[in-house]
Amino acid sequence: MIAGRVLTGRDAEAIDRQTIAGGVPSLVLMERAGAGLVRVMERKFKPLYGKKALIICGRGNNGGDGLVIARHLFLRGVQVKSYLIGGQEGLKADPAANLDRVKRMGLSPRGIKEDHDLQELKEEVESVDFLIDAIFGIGLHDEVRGIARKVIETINDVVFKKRAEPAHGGQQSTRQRHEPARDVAGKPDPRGPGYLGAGCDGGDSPISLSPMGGNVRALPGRGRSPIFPSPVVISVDIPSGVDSDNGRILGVAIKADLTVTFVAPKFGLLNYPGAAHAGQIEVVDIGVDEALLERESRIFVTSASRIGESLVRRQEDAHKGEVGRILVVAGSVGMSGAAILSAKSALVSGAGLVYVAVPGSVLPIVSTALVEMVGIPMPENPDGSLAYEAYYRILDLGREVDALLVGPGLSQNSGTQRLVREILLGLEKDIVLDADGLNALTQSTSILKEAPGRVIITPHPGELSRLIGRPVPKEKRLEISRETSAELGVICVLKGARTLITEPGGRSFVNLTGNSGMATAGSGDVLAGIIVSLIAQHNDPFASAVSGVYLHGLAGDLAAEELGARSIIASDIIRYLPGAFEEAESPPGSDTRRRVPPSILLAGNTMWLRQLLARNLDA
Ligand SMILES: NC(=O)C1=CN([C@@H]2O[C@H](COP(=O)(O)OP(=O)(O)OC[C@H]3O[C@@H](n4cnc5c(N)ncnc54)[C@H](O)[C@@H]3O)[C@@H](O)[C@H]2O)[C@@H](O)CC1
Ligand SMILES: [K+]
Repeated sequence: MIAGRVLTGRDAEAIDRQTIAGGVPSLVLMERAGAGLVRVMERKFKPLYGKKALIICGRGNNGGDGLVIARHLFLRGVQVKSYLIGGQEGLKADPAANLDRVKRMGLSPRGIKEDHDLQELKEEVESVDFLIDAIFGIGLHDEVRGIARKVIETINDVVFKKRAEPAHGGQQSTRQRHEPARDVAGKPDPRGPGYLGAGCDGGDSPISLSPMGGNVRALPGRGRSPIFPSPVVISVDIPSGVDSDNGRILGVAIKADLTVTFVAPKFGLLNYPGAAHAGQIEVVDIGVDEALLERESRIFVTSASRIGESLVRRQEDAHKGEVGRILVVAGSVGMSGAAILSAKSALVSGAGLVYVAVPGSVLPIVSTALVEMVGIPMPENPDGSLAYEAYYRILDLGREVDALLVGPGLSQNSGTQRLVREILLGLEKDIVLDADGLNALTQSTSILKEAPGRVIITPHPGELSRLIGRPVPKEKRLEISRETSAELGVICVLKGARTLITEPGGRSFVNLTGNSGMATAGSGDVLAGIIVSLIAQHNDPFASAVSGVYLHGLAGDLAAEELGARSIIASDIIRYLPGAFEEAESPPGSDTRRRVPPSILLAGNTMWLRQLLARNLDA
């Protein structure tokens, strides 16, 4: 399975270095980057002529990109002003070369060195249409220091206040006060003044806004172009202050409406909290070799078309025993719902037969709620949890099925935990281990290494932290998932906003579907049910985990569209699963595939990256 690639900042640096070593001058890459960003602006906000742009440049190559942008915008009739943090002296070679070129065009940037320079900046920010953030790119990994920090704070503050003013856009630029934004045909925008990009975005349509869409607003209805409030804050490569490796906020970071990133999206743009600063993301190809990208990157984004392709079609003459048999080991008194939700989502995801092994006293509840499953009553402990004595029954049943799900609602009874460990050691099967299944291993993760079958763990950060005995902060999720997966030899599905799916020693996928409404009780049980169901039908646990996470998020997105994110409950996710499958399985461009979850788009020519990502992101 290949799909759109994602880079850490360090991967991107390595690619830049090798591209330059391979004979492409760094100045050429800088030129392509800056020119590419302006092409994106032209497509989204045309006509650019007569608009006002303010470009804030840092002292590294990101600032050099900003100077290239100044030149290209000027040539398109934009009124350009630029600032250079720290002044014009002592720049590195490439930004210095571009400084010379803008100066020859009469566009010399002003220096920002002291606090008193900030007042002028403030006034400028208030009156422009575009604010281009070229302060820091992928070269920043430490807390932002000095005047740069104050510049970022000033920009965020002025933009925030301006937008908080009445009639959105509040105090508009002179042009806007007299002239409403116009669409591509030159017609006044029906949304009135104060918005940019409205209706200008035909090439990108349909776009849906991902939750990372910061300040960008969408019109009601699916597939409409987003509209951008004024000034549009556009970040070059990554919002300054976000660590491109991991999405950490380095003290302070620009809040962008649009990030135009080069080569491939940086992981820091997709991972929270950085993701909340990115706005809409566009990728510009600057002509690096595809082989290089393949060599340097092991991170991908989930995408509808790949998911659709990887789902097995059912044969016309399928028999229920042939389309996936599953054993769910779940539930305890008071937690029967976990067993019901996971078994139901496994059935709705296409498994032919679902056996549910639950403590005997729980069975009546489970079988009343879900008549389609085959309930198996098991011996139980006095507290109503599954007793160790269930071991041989479960082993016998386990040998008959294609895959198992062990964990939802099992409780933390020590006998049940022993049962879980013995199941893992006793069956050479694909086993999805969730919730209390994971809690059973906190003192004995080595069992995962010894287990003869393939194990897929689906922890949320708290469960993973308990399992491995150390905290899992957001900025370390990728690193820790990779380590856990490699050390324990398991597929790790680390849940949360932008769930990560990692295979031992190999690829990681970042999932872009889903919304905050899915942080609701039982949502994880539903996910575990989908994944085990796909595994039973597929025999490819990694592809199943990736697809399962995508479909779960998509079902949640479909539910949120109709119910609102706040009101989603776990059973709604199951109700919207058929729609998610339908959308993933329908060919790109067909009516059923109306929704494009990630707002990552591509600019540039018909290059490999456009094809690759556009295909995979269906954008
Ligand atoms: N290397 C290349 O070949 C290319 C680089 N490009 C651009 O260059 C960017 C990377 O450039 P650089 O590696 O020069 O790095 P950046 O421009 O991202 O930032 C480095 C600069 O920031 C300052 N700085 C670093 N840490 C700081 C801190 N904690 N507080 C305050 N100031 C700090 C330093 O002055 C340093 O020169 C990319 O994001 C991209 O925009 C593009 O032009 C495409 C080609
Ligand atoms: K930037």
